[in-house]
Amino acid sequence: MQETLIDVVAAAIVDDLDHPTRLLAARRSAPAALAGRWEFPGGKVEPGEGHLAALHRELDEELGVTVAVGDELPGPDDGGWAITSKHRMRVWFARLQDGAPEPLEDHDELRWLTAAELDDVPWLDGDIQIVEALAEHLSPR
Ligand SMILES: Nc1nc2c([nH]c(=O)n2[C@H]2C[C@H](O)[C@@H](COP(=O)(O)OP(=O)(O)OP(=O)(O)O)O2)c(=O)[nH]1
Repeated sequence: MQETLIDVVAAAIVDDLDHPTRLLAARRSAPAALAGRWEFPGGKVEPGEGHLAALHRELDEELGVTVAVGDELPGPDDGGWAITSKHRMRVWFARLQDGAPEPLEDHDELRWLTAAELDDVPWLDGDIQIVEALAEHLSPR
């Protein structure tokens, strides 16, 4: 029997929505099994919550920022990305609107990566396919 997948939302925060050249990656600090791996800031959608409302809430909690949300980066799994056997993640481009991002919760380091630097960090396994798709959207500087 197929169990329902848990909905996760995340942001590909870029320096510019029209001409992105850098992506903000976040290093997880917890849980232990995921600590040290890099990901897109975001998290689980709460019951009754809209996807974009969840995205704004997670970015406020995790990074202390508000963002302007751009296009979605559609994936092959019902429009999202099967990041684990239990989670499906939807990803939107976003740019910072208010606040300077800090690793307030769940992360211990943030890094802006150019297209050439995307492979410099150990992404979570499920994110590798997303990073590959994203690389095509980042322009060389
Ligand atoms: N946020 C996020 N989670 C990801 C990514 N890639 C990936 O495999 N995951 C996994 C890790 C977790 O198993 C799950 C999302 O959980 P989370 O821990 O970020 O969600 P949350 O902030 O709502 O966490 P919690 O307080 O409910 O534990 O998806 C990613 O790029 N961003």
